[in-house]
Amino acid sequence: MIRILVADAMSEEGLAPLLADPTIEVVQKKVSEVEGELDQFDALLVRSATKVTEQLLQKMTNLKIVGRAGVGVDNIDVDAATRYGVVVINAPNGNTISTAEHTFAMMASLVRRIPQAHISVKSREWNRSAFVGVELFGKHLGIIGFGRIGSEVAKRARAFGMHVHVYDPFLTKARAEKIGVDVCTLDELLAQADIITVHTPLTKETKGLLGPKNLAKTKKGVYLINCARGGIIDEQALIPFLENGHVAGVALDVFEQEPPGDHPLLSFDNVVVTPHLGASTVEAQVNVATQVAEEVLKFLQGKPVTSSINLPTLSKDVYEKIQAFYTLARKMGILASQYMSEPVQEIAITYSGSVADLETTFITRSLLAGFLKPRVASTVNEVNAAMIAKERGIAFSEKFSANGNDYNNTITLTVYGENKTFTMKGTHIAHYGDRIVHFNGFAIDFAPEGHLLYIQHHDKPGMIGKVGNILGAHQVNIATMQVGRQEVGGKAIMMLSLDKPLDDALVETLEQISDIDAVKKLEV
Ligand SMILES: NC(=O)c1ccc[n+]([C@@H]2O[C@H](COP(=O)([O-])OP(=O)(O)OC[C@H]3O[C@@H](n4cnc5c(N)ncnc54)[C@H](O)[C@@H]3O)[C@@H](O)[C@H]2O)c1
Ligand SMILES: O=C(O)[C@H](O)COP(=O)(O)O
Repeated sequence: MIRILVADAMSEEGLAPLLADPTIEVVQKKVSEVEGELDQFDALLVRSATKVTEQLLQKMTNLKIVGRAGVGVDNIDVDAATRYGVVVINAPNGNTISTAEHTFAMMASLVRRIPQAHISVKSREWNRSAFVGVELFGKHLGIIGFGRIGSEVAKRARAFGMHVHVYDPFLTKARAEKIGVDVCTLDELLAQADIITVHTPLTKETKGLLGPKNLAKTKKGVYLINCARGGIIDEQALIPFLENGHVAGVALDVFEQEPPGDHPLLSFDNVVVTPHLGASTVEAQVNVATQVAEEVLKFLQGKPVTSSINLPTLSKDVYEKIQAFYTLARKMGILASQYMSEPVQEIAITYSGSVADLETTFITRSLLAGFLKPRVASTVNEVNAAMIAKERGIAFSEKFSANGNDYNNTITLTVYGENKTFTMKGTHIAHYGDRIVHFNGFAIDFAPEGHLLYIQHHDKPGMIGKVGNILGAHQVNIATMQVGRQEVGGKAIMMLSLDKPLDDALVETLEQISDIDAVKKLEV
């Protein structure tokens, strides 16, 4: 039974695909309520409230995926999740419109002083002259961060007859022209805007972006809005600008600390606040919960996910094309790791023929994961394989060749160890399966599956019989046997597929046979 912990409040309608699956148990509780059983969950679904820290990940030893029903993953230690091999996904589009609309609601509230007027009327006052606002029409709106939400805000601002100025260092000219906005520098935006709204993620670069220096560059009487992340506008820095009237008003949906407690900003009449409500609409919550539930379900069924933060994302179409090579590469990694039972410095992979045209990042990661699995104690998978290889000082490289070396496709793997170099070549043949067609310098043809026994020997009559007799005497049945040699009477190999794993004692017996140079058990 798959167990999923839903640790923050989420739409039941959105979770329906998980709730309806009889193979899945969904537990809707806070982390603190299931402390004793944290090691039993396969997936964790959160919004922004639950902090997915390294300590929590350490306790959730069976965790495979964290799903964030929303955009921002700043409450998740993604680096730690990557190290532990846990996939992190989010739902990037589901709450875009709601947050853009909330930004507009905040903007209107700010310039028309709606919250203040509301409180006044509720207090049985009727003071019309105290709440004179300003129009949005004709005003200059500065948008910092022009991604999904920023661009939806721009569309709405144009409908209100505003002039839109955008600062986003990662925005391409072509996209800006297509949307028809004035792209400017940060200084230009600060100097021109009557209202500034921020829509960036919280990063090292954006933390305190609107701090004392940049606030001083804004127009006197500017309005500021933050519906993105607390800290992009420096809360402490705002105070003197509000006190001296340089900033006419601020609307905050997000705070550096949530909840903000008894924050000095809350005492200002012209500071309008909401408790992180940007995504809090029925529609957005159904959208994000549905997106994340569907993605988690796909992932748990072994299908590709499309919105991963720490995995390369694959379309269904690409996934179907690479799936066979992904499996072949995994098996090749496992075989090579067992054969090269020594420290390894470098892994070189060459994709030849049809596989060279595919998206190989996943295939390479699969091979690395197969190689590293027997060597590391922790979970290793496509998420963390490249990182673990680097940590262990194992370099890896990919090369591509149009020529499939007599096959439609081949993956050639060369492993450079401290004392020896090992090469293997595999191919995937449609309707036939995976084959290893070159192993350790010998042309051969075997399926990389099950209990394999590799024997290197001298090419002499009677060798196969000797091996067969010993195995037979110990009730070990040989399912298949492939042989390869470099030249008549020279070095040769046998690759046997057995019906059961071999005892180490029997391996030692086989090693004693004269003219046998090496015996290796290989398990795939
Ligand atoms: N209040 C809420 O409830 C709520 C809801 C959804 C999203 N959010 C937050 O809103 C923000 C925007 O979300 P989105 O979905 O539009 O993200 P997005 O990734 O689509 O857009 C972010 C934009 O910021 C730009 N950017 C990055 N660094 C920048 C910098 N230093 N200066 C200027 N621009 C920079 C990027 O190029 C990108 O275009 C995020 O912080 C997200 O967490 C808040
Ligand atoms: O990043 C987001 O998606 C928003 O901040 C929404 O957060 P929430 O899911 O906690 O409302």
